[in-house]
Amino acid sequence: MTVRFPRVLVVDDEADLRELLELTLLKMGLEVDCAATLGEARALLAQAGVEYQLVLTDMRLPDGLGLELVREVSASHRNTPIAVVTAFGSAENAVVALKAGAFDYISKPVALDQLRVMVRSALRLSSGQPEDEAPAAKPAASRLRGNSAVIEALRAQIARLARSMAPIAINGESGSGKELAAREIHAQSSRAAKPFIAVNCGAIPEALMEAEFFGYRKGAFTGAADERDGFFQAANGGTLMLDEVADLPLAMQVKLLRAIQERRVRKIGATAEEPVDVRIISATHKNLAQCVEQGSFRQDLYYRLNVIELSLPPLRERLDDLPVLTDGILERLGTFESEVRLGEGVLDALRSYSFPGNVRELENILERALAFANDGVIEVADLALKGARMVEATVPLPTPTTPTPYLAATEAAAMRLPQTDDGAATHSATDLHPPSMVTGLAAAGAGGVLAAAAAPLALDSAQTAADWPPLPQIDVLPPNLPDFLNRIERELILRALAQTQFNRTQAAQLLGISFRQLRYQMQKLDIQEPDT
Ligand SMILES: Nc1ncnc2c1ncn2[C@@H]1O[C@H](COP(=O)(O)OP(=O)(O)OP(=O)(O)O)[C@@H](O)[C@H]1O
Repeated sequence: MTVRFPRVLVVDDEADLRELLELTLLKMGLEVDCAATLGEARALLAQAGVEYQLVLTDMRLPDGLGLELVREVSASHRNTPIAVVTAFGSAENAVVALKAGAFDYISKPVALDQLRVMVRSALRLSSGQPEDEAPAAKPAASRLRGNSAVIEALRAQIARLARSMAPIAINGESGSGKELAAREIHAQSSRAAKPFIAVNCGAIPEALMEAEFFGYRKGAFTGAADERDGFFQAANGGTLMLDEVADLPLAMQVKLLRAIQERRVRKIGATAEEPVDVRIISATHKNLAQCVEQGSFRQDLYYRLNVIELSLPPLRERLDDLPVLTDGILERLGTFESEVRLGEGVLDALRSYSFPGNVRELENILERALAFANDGVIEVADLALKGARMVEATVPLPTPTTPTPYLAATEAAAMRLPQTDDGAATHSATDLHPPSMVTGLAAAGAGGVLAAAAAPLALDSAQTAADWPPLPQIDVLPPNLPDFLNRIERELILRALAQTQFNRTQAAQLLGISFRQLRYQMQKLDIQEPDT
């Protein structure tokens, strides 16, 4: 029996580079064919009985553009990943090639370590099996539930996108499933056996960002007692999701762009860079193009991240999915002995609701409703939909030194820790840093809280600070400002939670912050949901 090694086609008119690529691939144990022109490449691709596991092409060839080959191979050799070699600094070419269907790119001068990483990843793709892994089990059913046409189309798009390295920008309202979609892309990709790391860019204090993303060496700054990896190293070989990417400060955007372009990062305090192989997926509920226009987001980073766009529709535009979504949630809420059901008219009542917090809000509503339900049957009244839509804030702000009875009760109650969605890792500053450092800096970043403290909870976000009521009278200066501010912040968050019966989606809306920011602050301030 003849053993067949994976076969690669190298297309380049520069003899030196072609030879370097060929030698490197041969050393990896691959069979290699070479072509110097588009015509030669086409002839080799057309050979009967020959299938390439990877095509690697230069962009400029004597008889045309490598881009043509990208289009042809993507259209007629669907199982053959094609990657392009781009000129140094030509970010534009790379983006164009990825949009045209290339699975990845590598820039000149070709770094051999990066080339090997890319080739291995391509081979995993064409064999349909993660490297170093036992044959993958049959892919699990999609986590994205729904039968509407728009969700079916989304699932098909995800299946296609999972086969490439192209950066994806996911947009959609809060709670519409952006992170779930990102996880799905990762799970269906050749990177599935490697980590998926979701980072909430809006929740990391600016002073910690570089350390969080790139890591640091021991002694790099006060408090750096040990060497730590950053998010990039943690996601190596896998996928890094930049959630709420619009919230990245401009200075960090520059560093991130560099890391994405170079595929290398440098830990704080290190002299050398290290290569990282990470697929980037970004998400935001903001209009990123508008952020670019307004100058709060760099155009070059936008261009880099936004190679392929994926849009998550709001739940109110796909209400046909309600039955299957509620079934899934009820299944999760029920136990072996006691199943949870919907009473008569409940689906209709849900259908008439607008779900500003989308699927997450649906989950919250059903979870809360179950607490009021008899024998596991949720009735229309249990949904409290009317209350959920009304946002009122008439309770006066207590003085910061006297906790409200609710606060005391909450503190005393047996608590349940806030969960990450899906039970999976959503990393925050506290994962990688000594708590003291995180707390101190995070508290220092809470400067806006005092001003917010004076505002009614349901303040129209369009109002400016000048329209807000005056700050509360504080006669004695607090001996520890960060602790004092934390206390006020905690009080306000608890108040918003109390008003919304602990519906975190609505509480976040009341406070004008994202769900994830609220969840982060709740963890930081140790606010836990009372047992129901
Ligand atoms: N199509 C879906 N099928 C099943 N569950 C879903 C679906 N869409 C969203 N969810 C669930 O809704 C919740 C919110 O989803 P997710 O965290 O992915 O939203 P998001 O858009 O990333 O939110 P945010 O904007 O706050 O970051 C999760 O528990 C997720 O599992």
